[in-house]
Amino acid sequence: MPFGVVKLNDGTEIPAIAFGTGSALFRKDATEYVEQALETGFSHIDTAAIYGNEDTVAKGVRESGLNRSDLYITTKYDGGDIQSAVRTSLTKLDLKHIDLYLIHFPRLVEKNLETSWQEFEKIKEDGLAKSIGVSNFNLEQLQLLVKTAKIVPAVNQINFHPYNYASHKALLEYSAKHGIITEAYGSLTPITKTPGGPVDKPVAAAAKRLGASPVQVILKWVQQKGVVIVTTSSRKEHLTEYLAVADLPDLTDEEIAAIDEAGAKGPTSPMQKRNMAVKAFLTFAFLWFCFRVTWISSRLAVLLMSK
Ligand SMILES: NC(=O)c1ccc[n+]([C@@H]2O[C@H](COP(=O)([O-])OP(=O)(O)OC[C@H]3O[C@@H](n4cnc5c(N)ncnc54)[C@H](O)[C@@H]3O)[C@@H](O)[C@H]2O)c1
Ligand SMILES: OCCc1c[nH]c2ccccc12
Repeated sequence: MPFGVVKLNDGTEIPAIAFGTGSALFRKDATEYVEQALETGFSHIDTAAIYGNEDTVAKGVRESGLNRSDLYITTKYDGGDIQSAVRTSLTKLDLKHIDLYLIHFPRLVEKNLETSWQEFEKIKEDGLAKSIGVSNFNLEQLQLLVKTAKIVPAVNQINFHPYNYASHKALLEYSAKHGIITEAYGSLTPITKTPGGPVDKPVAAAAKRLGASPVQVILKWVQQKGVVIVTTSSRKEHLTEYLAVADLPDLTDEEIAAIDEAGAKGPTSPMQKRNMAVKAFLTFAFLWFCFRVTWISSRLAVLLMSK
């Protein structure tokens, strides 16, 4: 089963999973990785002007042989004159239109948020981008933008995973109320950056029930939050693993609640991990000491009794 699409507030549809070119592919030739992602079944590519690879993203797309209508390309504004920036991205991407154009960071527009967004609205009205949105906007920044926007952003792309879900709840609720779809990068943080935390246990339990991997359970959790996944890998087997999430049965309400609850506790810090290791060592040493004392006493008792 292919990954589905999510409807945006402007009537267009966005593929529910994207292949990102911003991490290991930053300022690198993305050609073969984009081609591999498209070959494996991704149809949505996420890039940005600052990633310095829009031209090789285009090369990968060309070499895939896919039709433009079967592809969804997101790129991001990273500063400078907005109309020039979108045209530069279109040239590098070798496209007539971008599917989704995002403001990469709020700081890029905070001095003139209202007029910057008007420039984005013009980009959509001129057909240079089908959809427009933002990235890394917090609740306050999004509220400020929506207050004066003629076109409500279609998307907010944020760092989103079980360990920051609780702190993002108000932002997610506000976004849902305004039909703003959340996109998640960094979803695999509990596995890649902060393993060994409270989320591991409920994720492993769900993975066991489903015969899935922990990576797949976390991506399923993201999907069931109604959030579009932006992930990446240079390895084909990872890409296949990500896409197979579409075939997994849903996590139960209880499994989701258990991940939410564990996530709200936050990841285990290196200091907490060290303390846990010291505690485990001391417990082991104490038990070993007790065992030796008991053993020596029993040997002595046997010796004394045999005399
Ligand atoms: N808008 C933004 O500010 C912003 C910021 C960061 C990333 N992004 C976008 O999101 C994309 C994905 O970002 P991400 O790297 O945070 O995604 P992610 O959290 O999904 O992590 C992907 C990484 O997980 C690794 N991985 C997969 N399976 C693994 C396993 N079993 N064990 C260990 N590691 C495993 C992959 O090799 C890959 O490096 C980027 O390429 C970029 O396009 C956007
Ligand atoms: O999308 C943000 C991710 C990212 C990867 N490399 C960068 C360099 C500068 C700014 C952002 C990024």
